[in-house]
Amino acid sequence: MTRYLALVPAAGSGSRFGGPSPKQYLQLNGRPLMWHTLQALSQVEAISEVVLVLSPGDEWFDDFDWDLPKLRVHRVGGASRAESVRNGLEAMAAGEQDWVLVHDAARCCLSVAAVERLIATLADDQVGGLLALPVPDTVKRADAEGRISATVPRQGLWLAQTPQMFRAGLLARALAGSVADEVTDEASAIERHGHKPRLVEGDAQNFKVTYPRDLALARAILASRKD
Ligand SMILES: Nc1ccn([C@@H]2O[C@H](COP(=O)(O)OP(=O)(O)OP(=O)(O)O)[C@@H](O)[C@H]2O)c(=O)n1
Ligand SMILES: C[C@](O)(CO)[C@H](O)COP(=O)(O)O
Repeated sequence: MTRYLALVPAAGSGSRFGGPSPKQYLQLNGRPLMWHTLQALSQVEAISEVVLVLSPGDEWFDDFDWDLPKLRVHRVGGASRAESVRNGLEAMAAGEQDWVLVHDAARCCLSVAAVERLIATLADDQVGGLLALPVPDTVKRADAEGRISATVPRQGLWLAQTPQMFRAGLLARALAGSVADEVTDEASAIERHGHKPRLVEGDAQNFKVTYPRDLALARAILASRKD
């Protein structure tokens, strides 16, 4: 039977966020930030395992109570996100046809409904795809002096989110040939492998906590979802 497995790369250092510990361990509404991420994925009925990829030198994970029965932990993170995902895929020993949903630990406001929409839309897809948002604003290209060199037509432009959902076999082959710096998400590795991933409408609340200014919004969104 085809399985749905979540793979969460969490081996980043959060250099843009800064601070003494990586952003995924910041306290957010009483839990570490990435607990909310892992909890949302765990609540998706179709997902049988939530595989977390930590850095081999992670000093923080064991300080918290995670209490998530679907969680499996591998300390095999690499120097880039692509490497962490590649190592995680190897460690989780998924079957060729299993669906793998790769999701950033730092996207902690993921909703169960968005993941279910992704799974339902891609159920019969040959390639797989990702959550993404059509660009809502006017888009400018800047020159080296910070002046506008062009207004870029926004038609057809989307912002990539996660989860990004692909068959384990195809994803492993695509990542094996990828150059870490040029592959910032799984979809770009699949594109380089000659396929066209499907874009599935995501959710503005599913943003990536990248800078300290993002924290207040994440806090408010999570608080609004409490019973
Ligand atoms: N070597 C890396 C780099 C990133 N990630 C993970 O990939 C996700 C998306 O990356 P990003 O938000 O950019 O996180 P960081 O790399 O930690 O942040 P920064 O780029 O600011 O250093 C995060 O959950 C991060 O932990 C990872 O597993 N391994
Ligand atoms: C995968 C991703 O979240 C898609 O938007 C993103 O590319 C990863 O983070 P980074 O900021 O590009 O490192």
